[in-house]
Amino acid sequence: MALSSMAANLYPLRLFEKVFPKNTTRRVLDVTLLLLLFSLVVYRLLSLQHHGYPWVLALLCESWFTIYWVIIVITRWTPLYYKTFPQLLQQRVQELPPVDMFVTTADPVLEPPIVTVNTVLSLMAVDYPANLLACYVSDDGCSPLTFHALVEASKFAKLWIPYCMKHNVQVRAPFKYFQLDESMLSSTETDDHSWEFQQEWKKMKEEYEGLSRNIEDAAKKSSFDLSGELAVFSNTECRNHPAIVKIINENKEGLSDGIPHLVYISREKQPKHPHHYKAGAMNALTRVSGLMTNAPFMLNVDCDMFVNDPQVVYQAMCLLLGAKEKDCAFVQFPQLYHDSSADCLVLLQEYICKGVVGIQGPFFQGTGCFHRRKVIYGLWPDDIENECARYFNSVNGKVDDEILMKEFGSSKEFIKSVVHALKGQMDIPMNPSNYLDAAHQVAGSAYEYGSSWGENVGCLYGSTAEDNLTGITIHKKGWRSGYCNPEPPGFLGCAPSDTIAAMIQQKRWSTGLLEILFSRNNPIYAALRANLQGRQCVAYLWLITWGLRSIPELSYAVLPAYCIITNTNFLPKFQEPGIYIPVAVLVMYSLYTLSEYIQSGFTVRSWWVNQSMARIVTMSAWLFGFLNAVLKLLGISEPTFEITPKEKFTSSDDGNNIDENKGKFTFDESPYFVVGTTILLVQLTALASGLLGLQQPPAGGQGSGLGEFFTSVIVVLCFWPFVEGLFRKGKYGIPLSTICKSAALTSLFVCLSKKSYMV
Ligand SMILES: O=c1ccn([C@@H]2O[C@H](COP(=O)(O)OP(=O)(O)O[C@H]3O[C@H](CO)[C@@H](O)[C@H](O)[C@H]3O)[C@@H](O)[C@H]2O)c(=O)[nH]1
Ligand SMILES: [Mn+2]
Repeated sequence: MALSSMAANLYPLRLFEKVFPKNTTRRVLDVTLLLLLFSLVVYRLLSLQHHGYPWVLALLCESWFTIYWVIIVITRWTPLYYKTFPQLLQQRVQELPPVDMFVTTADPVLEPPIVTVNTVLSLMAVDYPANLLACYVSDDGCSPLTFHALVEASKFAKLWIPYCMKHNVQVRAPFKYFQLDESMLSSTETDDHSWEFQQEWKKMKEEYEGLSRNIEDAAKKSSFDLSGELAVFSNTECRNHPAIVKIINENKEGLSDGIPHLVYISREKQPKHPHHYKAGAMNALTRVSGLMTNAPFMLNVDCDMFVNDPQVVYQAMCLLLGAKEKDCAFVQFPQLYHDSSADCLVLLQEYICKGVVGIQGPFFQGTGCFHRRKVIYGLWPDDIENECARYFNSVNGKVDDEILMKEFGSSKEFIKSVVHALKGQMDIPMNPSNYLDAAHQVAGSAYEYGSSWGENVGCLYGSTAEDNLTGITIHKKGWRSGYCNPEPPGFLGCAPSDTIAAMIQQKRWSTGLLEILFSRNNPIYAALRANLQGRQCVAYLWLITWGLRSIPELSYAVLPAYCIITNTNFLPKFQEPGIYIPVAVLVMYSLYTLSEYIQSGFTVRSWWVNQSMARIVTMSAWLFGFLNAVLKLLGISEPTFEITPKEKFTSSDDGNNIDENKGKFTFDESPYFVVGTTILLVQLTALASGLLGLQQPPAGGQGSGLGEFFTSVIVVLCFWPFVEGLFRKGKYGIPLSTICKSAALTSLFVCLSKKSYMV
């Protein structure tokens, strides 16, 4: 049956419900804060002639903050979430569609194979007919270790999946499941307290420990015996090797209670061909899966993001099948973390995401997302209505091979699968092994030349935030997207293991986002020339200008220090009524954000930690993201995708045993920490000179006062982890070289400030 007609039949059923939460208080608060910000700007403008440069700089920064707040208010004006009814789906849909599941991994050291293995196992064990599932793993590291780990995992899966089904296990990533202790398990996971269950549980646990040990031992070996199955890995380098496609498990009989297909892919790489990082890997996965199973829906997750709710596929299907195709190009699940040290991201999801969901739909976040294959193949909503006419010969209605090859590359078999996908025909998943030759061809490093891959088809190239770039081009065509945030969360990932990793990630994001701003896919252009909605454009602007925010925040943070050093002021005096405006903004903003944290069940401490972390990240990591994007713009250097290191977990990891160093700031010699340390030293120097009375008498107007002191102290408090870093040792301390560089920069700043003041 054609999928589109199936969806049409389903449409009247209530597989989901839209809920618009009541929002009046928030709107009132949002607007009040906005009015305060406006009055601050107006006050500055009116009193401009009585003040010096600091006043002008403050005006510029505050204007930026005001514009930014306007963007936030517009973005979250009409929040929305979806309620899904997966139980209905199971009852009412006779013919469920197949789903291809993708996992990307790229480096067996930064991304330990046991992490990938857990993700793969949790995917293969979801509650969904196994004959409709296929799991494809892309390994950009071309690592025999990863392959070996997957082969072992697939053996384990033959025990694990039946066990999960039998006992209705809730979390099917074994490492997480075995973190719960046995006594808790028998009461929470199943009502079955029986001796038999406990025996099975013990046996499973031993099996899993065996698997982890096996993988760990293999990782320790200095060289692999590259014979037999592993022979294809001999003479390969991770940047230079032919395509490797191996079918690790094949559900040949098509059993619905069997073990899903598991396919390993390491696409060809050659130094002379750009490989486009994750986007390139996703496109290779899309093509290979198109040949082998050609499911109309594709789920993709990062290697560290496991399935936390076995019902995820049903959850997503409620939106994918229950909504009109046009209204649901993809379904995004929130990106949440199981070791939730990254609270701020949760809130970000909460307030900005819900807002965007109510406009044109959530951003594509790169992981935890179900895509419609057709949409990834570059279709417009109109194409659905006119049955993809542009791909077919207008005279005889036959497939126009030439057009298709120009778009999708030259593999005949692949083109055949594309035609099926475009027509919405559901192929019954076949035997992947029949397509091995063609799969090697489409996983070749030169396959995409002369086609539209990366430009109009697949994940788009040209940004290290390929997910958002791809998402924009989908929304730009007029598609909407759906958001699914059930309880318990569908997926959980791991947050960057320490602040060094977090900085790398934040830098990459801010670079990638600015790359979009500076490209022909920027949202303003998309709103003017195509079908991106106005408010969605505003929401995208909020996102992609992260890197730009570093400049005003940095300027604003050094203002108090500058004013103290030069004995000038950027804030009104305490006896002037004007002081009430900035004080009100500060108090209201703090209380407002604090209340959001408390309402979401977080502590005051986590509010403070995240406020401070947000300031640090904006002024350091995002600054370098901005510089990277500028270097690209000037054609000096091309940004690269630096992989976030993932923490290795073992089954003995105990959820309750929190490492006392966890959450402590870590430092290394990277330049981000020079910026942070310099900001701190500048404030400390200013405060000291003020307290010791080393300031010059004010020239003419007013000198610095309580306002400047107070704000300088706030900056110090925000950079408190750096204060601690000055006194700590090892990776928790700021390296001496960093301190020296910062001290030099601080002296420079002080000299320049004094000089500028003399002029
Ligand atoms: O050349 C590469 C580089 C990365 N990856 C994979 O990409 C994923 C994401 O990489 P990671 O280092 O974990 O980046 P994160 O910052 O955690 O990822 C977020 O941000 C990325 C964009 O910057 C998105 O692609 C991700 O989906 C999103 O989770 C991982 O599975 C990697 O294995 C590749 O397959 N090939
Ligand atoms: Mn990640």
